[in-house]
Amino acid sequence: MEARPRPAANAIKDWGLSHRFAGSRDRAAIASIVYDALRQRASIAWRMGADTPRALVLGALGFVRGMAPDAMTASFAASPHAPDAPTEGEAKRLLSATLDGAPAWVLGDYPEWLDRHFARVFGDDRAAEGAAQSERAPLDLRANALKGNRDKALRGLEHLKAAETPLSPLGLRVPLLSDGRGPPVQSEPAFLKGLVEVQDEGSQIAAMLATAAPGEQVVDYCAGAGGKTLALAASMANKGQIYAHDSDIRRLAPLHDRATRAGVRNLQMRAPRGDADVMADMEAKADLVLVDAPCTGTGTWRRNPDAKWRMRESALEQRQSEQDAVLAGAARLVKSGGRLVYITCSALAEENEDRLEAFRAAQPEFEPVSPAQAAIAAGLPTVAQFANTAGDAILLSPRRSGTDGFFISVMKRKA
Ligand SMILES: C[S@@+](CC[C@H](N)C(=O)[O-])C[C@H]1O[C@@H](n2cnc3c(N)ncnc32)[C@H](O)[C@@H]1O
Repeated sequence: MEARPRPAANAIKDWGLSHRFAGSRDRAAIASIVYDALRQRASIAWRMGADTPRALVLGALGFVRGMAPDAMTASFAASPHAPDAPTEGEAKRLLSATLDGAPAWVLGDYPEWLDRHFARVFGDDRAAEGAAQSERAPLDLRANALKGNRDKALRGLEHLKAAETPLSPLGLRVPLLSDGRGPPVQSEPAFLKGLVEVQDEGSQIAAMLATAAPGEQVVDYCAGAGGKTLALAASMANKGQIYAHDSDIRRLAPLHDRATRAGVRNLQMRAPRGDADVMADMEAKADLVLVDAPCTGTGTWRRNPDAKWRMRESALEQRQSEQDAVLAGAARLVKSGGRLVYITCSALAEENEDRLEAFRAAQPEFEPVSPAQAAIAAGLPTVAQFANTAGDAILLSPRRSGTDGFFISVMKRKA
């Protein structure tokens, strides 16, 4: 990854292809160590006194997994392809190095340049917020109301020890396997029959706050593969119409099969066709427009730990102009009295509060719905506690809500 910047998944796949002695279980185990190392890269490097691949791997085994240097020596001796045993100096660091005196970005395991951005949102909590973002993510599912309910889904997944999630009344959480990976739920009958979808609890909450209701005209303006489309559709009980729109037709492709499996029958998909305005017919017609905006994804670092180290300041700037564009494009579809819900999976104020400030200055007919009101309307009263500092939106994070990071603002167009 250092030699040639690219997503971790690609680098790991390439490594597997060129190291055929490693079987599929070995490759999976190695991938899991790589992800653990990337999640806590800065704090491991601080304690190991080096940022080399070897230091990071030994540190991941020692600090993340609690493996003692002696155990490493014994384990490494058992294979001709293993690394050399920890040296005396490495063993000493593994046993006694601390994070004393480390700055917030090391304690929180995020790039140094982002420190001032996180300070703006989280203040003195930023190291703890970052540390929570550096843990492994749970595997969350959403029970699909079109095919059953959560109790039925829990029974179908009892053998995986699925349990209720704390916040979403539709959520199930499946324990990870010992190597940090989730069990293959996509092969489970409950999944194949459409009883459950894979969806982080934070994403479920974001969709629920939009309160899509049976009979409404709903637009999911940045639908992508449709994670939120399916959640919105389930709460509409196949009554009314939901439009899944995306500027990139390829992103929508998986939604065809997903919607069929989920039993969704009121969905239309819309992607650009030449210069045509494919949403023109919905102008000022939608009861609800959801904008799940393209963003830096800082809220999903538990799942994509390589992304945090690859993120560049220029990407943050580029996302902001995209966010302004999607908000403007989506807002014109909202009918008077209708709702506009702006969502990002990032905590950064540049992508959230700042974008809404600019939007509302240009379009004052949109008023924020308070987090308390939005949470009650969605039947999620406890979610109101996650209001942002300004008190006009909801901010979820692994530390605040035990979910992926999400920013959610519900707005209403004046009647
Ligand atoms: C955060 S992702 C959507 C994830 C999806 N809603 C889900 O829950 O699975 C953002 C999406 O916005 C799309 N996008 C970017 N610019 C857009 C634009 N101008 N109009 C519509 N969609 C856009 C991207 O192609 C991407 O699929």
